[in-house]
Amino acid sequence: MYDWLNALPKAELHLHLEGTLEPELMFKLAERHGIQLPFENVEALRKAYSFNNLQEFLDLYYQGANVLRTEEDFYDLTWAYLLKCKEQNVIHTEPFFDPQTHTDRGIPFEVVLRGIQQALKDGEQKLGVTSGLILSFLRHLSEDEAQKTLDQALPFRDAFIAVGLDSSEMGHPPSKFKRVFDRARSEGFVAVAHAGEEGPPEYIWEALDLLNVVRIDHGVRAAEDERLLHRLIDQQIPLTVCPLSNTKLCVFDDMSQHNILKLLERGLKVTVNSDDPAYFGGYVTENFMALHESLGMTQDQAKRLAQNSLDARLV
Ligand SMILES: Nc1ncnc2[nH]cnc12
Ligand SMILES: [Zn+2]
Repeated sequence: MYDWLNALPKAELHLHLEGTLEPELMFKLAERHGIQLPFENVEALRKAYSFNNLQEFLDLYYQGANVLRTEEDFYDLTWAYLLKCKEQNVIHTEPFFDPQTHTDRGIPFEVVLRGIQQALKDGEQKLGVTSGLILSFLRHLSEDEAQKTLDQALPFRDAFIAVGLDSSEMGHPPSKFKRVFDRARSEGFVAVAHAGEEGPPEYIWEALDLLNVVRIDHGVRAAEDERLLHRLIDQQIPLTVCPLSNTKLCVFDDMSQHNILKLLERGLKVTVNSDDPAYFGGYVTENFMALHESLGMTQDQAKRLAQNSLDARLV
């Protein structure tokens, strides 16, 4: 089944480039820049990847991103991910990056962007993997800081297909960013947002009604609100679901509890994605495989999930 799932043509629509930083590359970049990591070796770092919630993961993820300093680093990070896409027949990807994670450390916006953009361009030309980059705002920071990030992005408008919203969900509802999303949309950006990962269904309503998003990232807590489910089904709003992420961050206690196949069978446009594969134990094929092993996902269901990902592309 693994080889069959791996060969299935698919798109990845929920992937944080910073979350593809494998421990081996983290150590290599640390050495490149003379940075001392607070872990003895790759094994010790991997052992630390045990989380009780989203925030525990984010603390380690932001710490890890500290080794990303130069255009070459961002190129190497992105290229390694694109090689995985090629290996797993991900023919199209729409990755996020978090500019504020880097600009707040003094790394210029254009250094980050140039490295990523060059790798994405090479990915299309040399690997045949097409892509569209999504600029994501950090929701634990202020609206004002998101506005400044949008200002920095505008001179590079054509580099992006959309804006997104990620980081600590609880206490940072989509409504906090209504004005910056209004401005982004007036500049021609499409919008997506993380909602209903740890946060309540109300955050999904806000993402739809206040931010006017065209896709919901995660969205699994929509299952708690029947009226919301009808809305998502009627409008065929795609949900970019991340099964391994949801179990690693204890959104579900166990993969056998995951609701993705129930949502699929109810008619929601759900897709399978890896979120932060270096931290959660697998890329897209491993996510599909976990659904097969723990939920008995059939080949027919896998085909429909993969087709949903191709249909839900923004470009
Ligand atoms: N799963 C996730 N939820 C929110 N923000 C993130 N940033 C990286 N991964 C994330
Ligand atoms: Zn995410």
